Amino acid sequence: MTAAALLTDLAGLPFAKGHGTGNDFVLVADPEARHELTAAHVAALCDRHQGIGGDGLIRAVRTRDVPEAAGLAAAHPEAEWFMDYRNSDGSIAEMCGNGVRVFVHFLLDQGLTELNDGEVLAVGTRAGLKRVTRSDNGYAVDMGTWRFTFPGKAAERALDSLVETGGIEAGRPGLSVDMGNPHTVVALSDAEELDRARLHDVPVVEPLPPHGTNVEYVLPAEPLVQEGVGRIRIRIHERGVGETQSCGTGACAAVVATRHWAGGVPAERWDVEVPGGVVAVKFLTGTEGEERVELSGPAAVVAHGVIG
Ligand SMILES: N[C@@H](CCC[C@H](N)C(=O)O)C(=O)O
Repeated sequence: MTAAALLTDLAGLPFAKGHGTGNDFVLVADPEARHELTAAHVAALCDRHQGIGGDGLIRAVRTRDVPEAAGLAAAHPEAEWFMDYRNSDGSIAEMCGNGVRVFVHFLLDQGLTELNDGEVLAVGTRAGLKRVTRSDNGYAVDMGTWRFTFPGKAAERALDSLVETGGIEAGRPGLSVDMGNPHTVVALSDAEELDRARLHDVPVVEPLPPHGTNVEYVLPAEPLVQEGVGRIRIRIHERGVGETQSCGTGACAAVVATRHWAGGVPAERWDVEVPGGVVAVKFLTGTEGEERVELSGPAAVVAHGVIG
């Protein structure tokens, strides 16, 4: 089926377009769970030349209507809405950090929920429950805990994979971090080298995490921490997408890896510069004493339309 035929199939479907620091999404409200979109439909909608264009598609559906989220719906009845996130190639990803903020902003835009200052909105995702609040820079999301993908190797050597990307001479060592979705982080020390990376090409990562990976190249600031704020700049290749202007889970993974390489860093907050803006990352302590990651940043809805 051609992109045109796929879009004709969806004629009459209302959508919005939004982004978080340039990570852009087609947004579809589906309160009655009537629009189960195929991978081909998602790819056609996200096509930047023949569709609406986006790094991914987010469908807002009630958690109780998502069969794979039955456990979450039972355990957390407060999570009325579920973020059904797909990459631009139609593949399903477990989690999208920028997407959660844009999702909440879209729910508010559509009048599907309310979120006053100081209140918490529970959102269902394939990586479990996420709690969202308003913050000075937009919205803050409790992203939960992180883990090393290859724990033994990471603890031993602080590096576990070899990553090859066009524009960067020779393979570079990387560290794989799971934020609910998979990431492999590579440190660079030269801004020109970071600018040269051809991140539309799929990087070759060996060993590859079991479900593929997103790759972040990180340039730490010098000094790394200034007045209690850690600073890094990153560029990203997203699994199922290509190079993006921002990646929220990628920003969290990049901070986790940078802090690990630096041997622990006393920063109250990390500012992560991405091509499309700045997001902030903090480490919090949960009720069981576990370390949790908070991601915050802006979210925008820029247009509304109807397919066809
Ligand atoms: N842009 C997102 C991540 C989206 C999913 C990713 N492409 C994957 O396949 O894991 C973010 O802001 O976290």
